[in-house]
Amino acid sequence: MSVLVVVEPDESGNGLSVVSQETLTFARQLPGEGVDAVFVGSVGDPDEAALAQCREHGVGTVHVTDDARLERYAARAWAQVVETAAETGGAAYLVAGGTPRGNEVLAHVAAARGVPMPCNVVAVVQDEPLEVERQVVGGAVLERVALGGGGGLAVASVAGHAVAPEPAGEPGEARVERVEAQIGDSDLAAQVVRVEEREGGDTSALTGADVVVGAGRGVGGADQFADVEQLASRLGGAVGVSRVVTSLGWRPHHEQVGQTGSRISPDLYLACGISGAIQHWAGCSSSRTIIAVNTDAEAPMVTKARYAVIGDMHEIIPAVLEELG
Ligand SMILES: Cc1cc2nc3c(=O)[nH]c(=O)nc-3n(C[C@H](O)[C@H](O)[C@H](O)COP(=O)(O)OP(=O)(O)OC[C@H]3O[C@@H](n4cnc5c(N)ncnc54)[C@H](O)[C@@H]3O)c2cc1C
Repeated sequence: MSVLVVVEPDESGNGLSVVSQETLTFARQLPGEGVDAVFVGSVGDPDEAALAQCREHGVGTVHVTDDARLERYAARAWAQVVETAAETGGAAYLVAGGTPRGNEVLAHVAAARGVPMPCNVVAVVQDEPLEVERQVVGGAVLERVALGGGGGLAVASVAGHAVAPEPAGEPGEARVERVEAQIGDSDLAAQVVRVEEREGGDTSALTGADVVVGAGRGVGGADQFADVEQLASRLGGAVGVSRVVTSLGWRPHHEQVGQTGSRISPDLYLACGISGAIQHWAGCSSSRTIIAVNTDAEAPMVTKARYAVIGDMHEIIPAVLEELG
């Protein structure tokens, strides 16, 4: 019995998405005789970069579809492909990245099989019986749940940035196998019909940054970001902001961190003048180290951060810049 992972191509069209690589890394912690993948979001053979990544991640079989109708997103039809791959490959576990699409496709499979589906899993905490930890309440609470054990297929999605992608100790063969799924018209009733370019900026600089300098209402105004930008640039990082800052029109939405913004997981998050509301925390809690800069020693961001500096950010940031030279 294997672990089947739903993988998607990267937006660039080359290789697997980062979330897919994270999910493959997570999947290797689950019990089973190896990891297989089912490739959705692309029709026909995966590109060479994607296959190389599958091999690196120890994937035995890569299930693909040749059905051209599945090029565009259709949750139920994609779920049919995933379910058929799970059946033919004899999967005991089925996991996907906890993206909107990953969760929707898995929910269709779980509903069809009549099994529960924990979302946003972050870690395996116990092997026998298998228990996993998952994020709830926007990441503010961790909940421990049993996974599998009922004899059927166990289904779960993995929270983004919960696991850093790492190659397997032993590479896999990544043999390509065709999935013959029965797709009816009703499976294609809800399908993406048109894709438009995003307006108003790119979030990749923020989500991929190793260092993020965050700024909240405490920055004081739209014209007060010079020191924040200077520090971000000096540290080779990006600027991230709270929702108050975007709502006030001080900065564009693509810089927002949080539940309704981007999720970040940099090595360092320097959160300046940000109170650390639960919705903001949902987007930054997986940062490796958080340093809060705040005038209020009781602010949630200060009490949750690994380190905190209590004071005016417009005095502290220039002092840090001076120290860095
Ligand atoms: C459905 C929903 C979704 C949401 N999604 C998001 C989201 O995605 N992201 C998000 O950020 N928020 C989100 N929010 C809003 C969230 O609840 C908070 O209102 C918001 O995060 C607060 O922003 P802030 O920390 O910048 O402002 P405030 O809460 O006003 O905090 C400002 C902080 O700056 C400090 N400060 C003031 N002056 C200085 C100074 N000179 N130097 C240093 N510190 C100073 C203060 O002590 C305070 O801690 C959401 C809310 C809802 C209801």
